[in-house]
Amino acid sequence: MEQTYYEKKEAGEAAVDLIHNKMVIGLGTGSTVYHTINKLGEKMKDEKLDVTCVSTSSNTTEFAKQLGIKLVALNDVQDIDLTIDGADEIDGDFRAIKGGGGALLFEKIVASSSRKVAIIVDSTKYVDTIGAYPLPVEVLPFGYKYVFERMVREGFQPNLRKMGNDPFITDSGNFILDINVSNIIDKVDTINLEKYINNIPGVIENGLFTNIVDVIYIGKKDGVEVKNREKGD
Ligand SMILES: O=C(CO)[C@H](O)[C@H](O)COP(=O)(O)O
Repeated sequence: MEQTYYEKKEAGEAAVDLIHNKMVIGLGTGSTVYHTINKLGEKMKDEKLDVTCVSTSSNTTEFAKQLGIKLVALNDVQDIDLTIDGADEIDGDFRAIKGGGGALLFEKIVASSSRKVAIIVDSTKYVDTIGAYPLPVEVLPFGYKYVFERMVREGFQPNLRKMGNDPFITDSGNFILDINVSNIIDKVDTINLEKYINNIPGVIENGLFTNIVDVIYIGKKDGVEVKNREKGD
């Protein structure tokens, strides 16, 4: 089994231990959460576990439905007990870059609605400082060129994400600009950067998750390391 696959599987499955009967669970998106969803499906059958889930993407919805997992719309729950999701990068300050799979908008809304957020990653994604991975920014197709040009002027070196020859379209019908924040991430307050980008007219959301993550599960070759955020951080 390839090392990264193995680490994703270990981390994704380990986080299922956080799920208990009657909980409302936010299900993230991607190849790591795939293992969480799969394991949850098994646990629901084996332990007659009764949980309700909120999905963050059409892909997750499709997979969860195949396993018979009960899904409801976010608007139909009071709040979410726990969300489990992957990330493209995360660091020791519990700052993450998400959206490599294009689901960052729903992921951030669901994570923000959750009492607890667990991020599951393989060991390559746990880094000293986030920023090497391009930051996904979801933009409205209307006037996206304005945002693009502004990003160019401000040195963010944007790339319009493509699917073949066409722009990649998110589940909300928007485009994604992948921008470079590697030069500035150490020089700015990332909470302010997250807000600054979202304040540009036409930007819907960006993949910086600066103040949301509570616990990180890191899959490693010799097991899973769990890092809990200190209260008050
Ligand atoms: O943010 C995401 C999707 O929008 C994913 O969580 C992120 O891209 C990690 O994906 P994977 O688990 O497949 O490596």
